[in-house]
Amino acid sequence: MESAGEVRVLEQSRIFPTMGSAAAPPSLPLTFFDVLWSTAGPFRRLFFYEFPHPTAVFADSVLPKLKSSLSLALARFYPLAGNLRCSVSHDDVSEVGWTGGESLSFVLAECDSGFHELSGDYARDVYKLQRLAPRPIWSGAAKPLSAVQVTVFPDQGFTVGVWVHHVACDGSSFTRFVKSWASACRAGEIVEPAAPLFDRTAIPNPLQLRSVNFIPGYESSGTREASTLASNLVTATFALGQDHLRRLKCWVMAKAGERNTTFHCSTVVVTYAYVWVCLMKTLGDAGDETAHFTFTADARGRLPSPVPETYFGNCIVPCFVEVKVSDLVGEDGIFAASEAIGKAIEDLKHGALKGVHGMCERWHHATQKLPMTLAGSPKFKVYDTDFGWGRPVKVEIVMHRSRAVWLQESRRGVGVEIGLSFEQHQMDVFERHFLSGLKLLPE
Ligand SMILES: CC(C)(COP(=O)(O)OP(=O)(O)OC[C@H]1O[C@@H](n2cnc3c(N)ncnc32)[C@H](O)[C@@H]1OP(=O)(O)O)[C@@H](O)C(=O)NCCC(=O)NCCSC(=O)CC(=O)O
Repeated sequence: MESAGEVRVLEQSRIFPTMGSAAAPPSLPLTFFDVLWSTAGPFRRLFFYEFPHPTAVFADSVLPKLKSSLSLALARFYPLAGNLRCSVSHDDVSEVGWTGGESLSFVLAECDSGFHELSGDYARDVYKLQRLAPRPIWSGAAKPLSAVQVTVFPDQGFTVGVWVHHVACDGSSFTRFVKSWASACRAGEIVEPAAPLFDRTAIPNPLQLRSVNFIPGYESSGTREASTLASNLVTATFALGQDHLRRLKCWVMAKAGERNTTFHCSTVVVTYAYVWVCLMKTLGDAGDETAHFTFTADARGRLPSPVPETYFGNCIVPCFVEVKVSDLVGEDGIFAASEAIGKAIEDLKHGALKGVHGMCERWHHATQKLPMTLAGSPKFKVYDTDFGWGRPVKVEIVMHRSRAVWLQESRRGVGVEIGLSFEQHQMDVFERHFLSGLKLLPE
């Protein structure tokens, strides 16, 4: 297979929201959740589409539609065309918004070879994927909230790379934005999903967080990735199919029965558990240590006054799981991990803000312990993102750190896809554990 070539920038432009003569909508003050997630930095997804035509055909037939539909989508998701700033009247309040003159950076690039290599599942250099995503830099007052890079692979395909800073929104809002853009490109107008809701009145602020100015690390979060183009990591995608998931769930539920314990054993629970066990076996940490895992839960339906799925912004909470390494790597490790994760999810029944007062400290503590972290969700249905040239052949979250795992639905039917990054020699070990563990699952 041809290896990936150089990426050349062909054009840099700015996309303005299609607002007509309407006045700029008001800026949005940051909520408790936005401030909380501001240090998480940007996240970037790459959507790969097959398109077996030359760049000139792409530039004539695809590019104008991609740009005009992005402009329509930005009119709906207007904060993403703007910047993060401190309020002029209250310097203890940060806002995201669009002032009327701001626009989104849109880069068109070209890469002669490597579409099939880069959209594969096996280990690929992280830096080769990073070159397909934009890398805007926060500097002074300019703190853009999103950016787009489209890269054409002549006669092979193209990628749509979207960068969004976490201070603006979470993965659920992000995927709704990209799907609105895709539907406008496909149909000429936004046909799905429903319009975003910006009303922040139902979002509580239990810790009275209003400004990023008090959050250590937020300023560097906008530039962190630009300066860390990973050089030695590879990223690979693994799949759990319907039958693997069924066998995992049966095995875990049988163990739960033996031990007289109950928890909901969902696809997510067994997937997180299985990957965590393989990751811990790969790292080979000491058995008497505690392993940490942090995942996120959507808080929209779990607040005292639930907010609709269409709410735009951050509305997610971190959930913390701890299990002894010796239990994870032991014979019943998948059960031990599933039980701890399942119980953490059950705890959410008491509301997403239970334990909120210790949340920041706990998060800080877990971060020091190098937890496995989890991004994405099978619920986002990223493979339904069709700009008019078919479903993506691959969707990827670009991760530049090991122990950072992403999860999404399978593009091949029922099941899930998992992505993670490691140095090549560790990836080989992880792959061995992942594949051999599946063979050992009882029928
Ligand atoms: C806390 C959870 C992870 C727990 O997930 P679970 O699947 O165990 O539990 P659940 O109650 O949500 O679902 C229980 C069962 O119902 C099914 N189910 C529930 N809602 C569904 C829906 N809308 N569509 C299809 N299936 C659904 C689940 O698949 C599962 O069945 P089955 O057993 O068949 O599976 C989840 O509820 C959640 O909040 N997910 C969203 C996390 C999130 O937003 N992550 C992104 C963070 S931002 C980020 O990371 C950046 C980025 O993404 O780019």
